[in-house]
Formats: sequence, C-alpha cells, structure tokens
Amino acid sequence: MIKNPICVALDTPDVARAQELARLVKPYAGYAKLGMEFFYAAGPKGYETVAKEGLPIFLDLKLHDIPNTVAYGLRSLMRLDPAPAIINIHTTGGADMMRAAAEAVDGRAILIGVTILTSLADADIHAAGFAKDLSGRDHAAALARLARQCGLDGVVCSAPDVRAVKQATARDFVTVVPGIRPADAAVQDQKRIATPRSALDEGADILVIGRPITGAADPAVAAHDIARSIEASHAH
Ligand SMILES: O=C(O)c1cc(=O)[nH]c(=O)n1[C@@H]1O[C@H](COP(=O)(O)O)[C@@H](O)[C@H]1O
Repeated sequence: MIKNPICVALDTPDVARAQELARLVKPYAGYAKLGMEFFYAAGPKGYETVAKEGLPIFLDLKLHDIPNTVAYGLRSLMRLDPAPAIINIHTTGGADMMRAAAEAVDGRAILIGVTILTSLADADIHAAGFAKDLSGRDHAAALARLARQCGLDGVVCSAPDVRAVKQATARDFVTVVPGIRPADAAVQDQKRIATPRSALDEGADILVIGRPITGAADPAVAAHDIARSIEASHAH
C-alpha cells in the first residue's frame, strides 16, 4: 500500500547533500529516489548511506539492454542493503527483457517500466521513430499493457497518460508520475507536466518530484507545501 505518494528525486552527485535532503524531506515524503546522477558518482556505498536515513528508496537506473544483462544487473542491485523498494527498467527493451526482469526481481521490489518519458512531446517521439498515427499517450498505454502482461507491477508515465494506462491495464497497476510542477514552478526540461493535485486527480499513485523541492531555498518548506496541497485535494 502506498501511504504517502510523494517521492523526492535526490538528483545530486554528492552523498552528504543527498543525505541532508533525505533528512529534510523525510517528514513529508513516502519515498526518496536515487538515479543516475547520484548512483554513477556515489555507487552502492553512497546508496546505503542515504537509505539509512529511513525513506524507502526508488532506485531509478532505467535498465535497458538484452534480457540476460538486465536480469543480472537487477540481481546485483537487489543485493544492496537495504534493497530498493522500487526499481525500474525501460519497457522498450521488449517483452523477453521485461519477463527476465520480473523473474530476477521476483516480487522483492515494485518493478516499474518506463513508457514515454515526460520530457517528450508527441513530435519528439514521432521523430524518434514511433508510429505517427498514434499519440504518445497511445504508445504509453500500449507499452503499459505489454509491461503488465510480462509481470511488471507498474509503469512510469506522464500525468496526462495515467487514465489511458489504467484503462489499458488495471486500477491497481501502479503509475509512477514525474513531470510534477506546482503551479508557480519552472517547467525546465519537462514537457508533459501536471500539478501534484491534478496528477493525483488523474489517478497517479506515486508523484516523482525533484527540482521543485531540491532546488528550493528551503526544501523542507517546499515538500511541506506540496504535502499540504495534496491533503487539500483529498478534502474536495
Ligand atoms: O523514471 C523517472 O523517474 C523519470 C521518468 C520520466 O519520464 N521523467 C522523469 O523526469 N523521470 C525522473 O524524475 C525526476 C524528475 O525531476 P524534476 O524534473 O527535477 O522534478 C528526474 O529524476 C528524472 O530522472
């Protein structure tokens, strides 16, 4: 069960900074996310230092390779202590790769597949070779359906894709949604965005939020404000 949907992306190469951010946001968040910027610099030791702060970790390394390599990569990552609560791969690695990943993780973490990145608009995915008669949302829903068939627990998608993804899969198929921006926040490199409240209204299960919190003058205040904006949405 997901109690607090806020997952703070600790995107920094610096272990002490990530640890400090984890401490600051812990009262207001359900998860901390460690991704490429952190893990490539700080490695398993850095991961374990931050994980000891107590927030369950979403280890976001978006594995994308042949089935054998992804499966053994995940086996290595699942030996981290504590093991990640959530881990992800790319759905475009194909069905055999996703099945191998599900077998490797074997229910020990929530296994999530990235569909269409929140930094991509329809024109971007069409330019990348995805069928032009389908929208990014259609592609996200199709990839999510395949991911579910292959034993994944959920997907990463944008807020505008959540309803289509749930329709193509199941209500309890987990949707992890980045590209979250409070109304007054800078959009930066994200293209398909939503406020925390509107993403939850679409049915998002987990909200991945980085720079609106980590780039704020006071990350604790920013996280608290977002947590309050979500509570207010439940009252409506
Ligand atoms: O897998 C992800 O977490 C992810 C997928 C996606 O489609 N878009 C996306 O932004 N992310 C991650 O979510 C975080 C968003 O950070 P901010 O844009 O700073 O809020 C980053 O750590 C991204 O790596």
